[in-house]
Amino acid sequence: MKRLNSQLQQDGAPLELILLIRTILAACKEISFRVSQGALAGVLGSTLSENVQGETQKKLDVISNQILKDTLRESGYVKAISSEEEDTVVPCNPDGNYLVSFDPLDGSSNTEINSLIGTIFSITHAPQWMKSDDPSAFLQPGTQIVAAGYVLYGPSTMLAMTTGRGTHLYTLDKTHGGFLLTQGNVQIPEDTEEFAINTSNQRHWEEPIQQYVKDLIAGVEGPRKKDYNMRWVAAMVGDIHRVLCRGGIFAYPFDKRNPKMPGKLRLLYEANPMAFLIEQAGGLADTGQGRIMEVMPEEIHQRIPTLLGSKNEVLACKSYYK
Ligand SMILES: O=P(O)(O)OC[C@H]1O[C@](O)(COP(=O)(O)O)[C@@H](O)[C@@H]1O
Ligand SMILES: [Mg+2]
Ligand SMILES: [Mg+2]
Repeated sequence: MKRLNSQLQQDGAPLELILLIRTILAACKEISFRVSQGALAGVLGSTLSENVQGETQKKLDVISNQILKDTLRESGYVKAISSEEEDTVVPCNPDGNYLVSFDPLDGSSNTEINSLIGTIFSITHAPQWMKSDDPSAFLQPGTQIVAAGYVLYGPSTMLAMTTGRGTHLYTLDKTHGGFLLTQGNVQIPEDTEEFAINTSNQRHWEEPIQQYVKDLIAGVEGPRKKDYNMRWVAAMVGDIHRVLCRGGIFAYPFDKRNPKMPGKLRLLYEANPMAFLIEQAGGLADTGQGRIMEVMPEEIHQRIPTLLGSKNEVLACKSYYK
């Protein structure tokens, strides 16, 4: 089986980028080990603190963030990082050539139930003019991302990665510690009968998504003329992994409750890296109003509505917004 390095070289990734990706994955292997120890290591449950977004931090959120932060700061490749668990950007090496944004532990409410969780990351070039503590350099649209991926801590630890030459899936071989290519050039089926959305928020949605979901649930008797099934992992990494493996649509739409929070997911370290992976696998990633990867971020923790997945299903959903 092909090793990660060979695939990255074949995809034309420059050496320094390969070394940075390997650095991130070294941290993820450590997180994978910590996560797998669970209750044995006393790492489950919440801390007494909240992150800048007002969410209670789980112990594993803090541990995973610290592992990634320390590893990236020591690497020398990175000028600064932005993380879900950091209030603002964290300066690293002033001469580093890259910026990394990450969600150190996605779906962390799943930690206590031993269910799917993961790490999401994206990498862009660091502009020469940038001071290493300057958040404005992170405000680049997703089209500027040079590499993105997630590591899923499930029954197997898996990596989904793209450097813009297709999306590839790797599995961590724990017998020797390397990520091996287990599915190259993933292609998401264009059509699907599966959707993922948190319907408990339905009364807060806007009219177009209300109508779209109503029509899905109407099944063969409704305007879509087929029966749909529903899945919800409550961890974006789990839901997107399923979409990459067998198609589907994953939506976290605009929510009328709080106009300052247009959707739950964060653009820089959740929506954009997943959008890149989905597009590189032949799917679509949209807000309902346009392509996610073309949105110009206004702040590092910005939230955004998301519709991701099988091409024809995302187009069908989008048509309700017209
Ligand atoms: O089930 P809910 O509460 O609607 O939210 C689920 C969503 O929230 C998230 O867990 C947010 O991620 P974090 O755990 O990193 O905060 C997504 O992964 C997931 O899609
Ligand atoms: Mg998350
Ligand atoms: Mg998180």
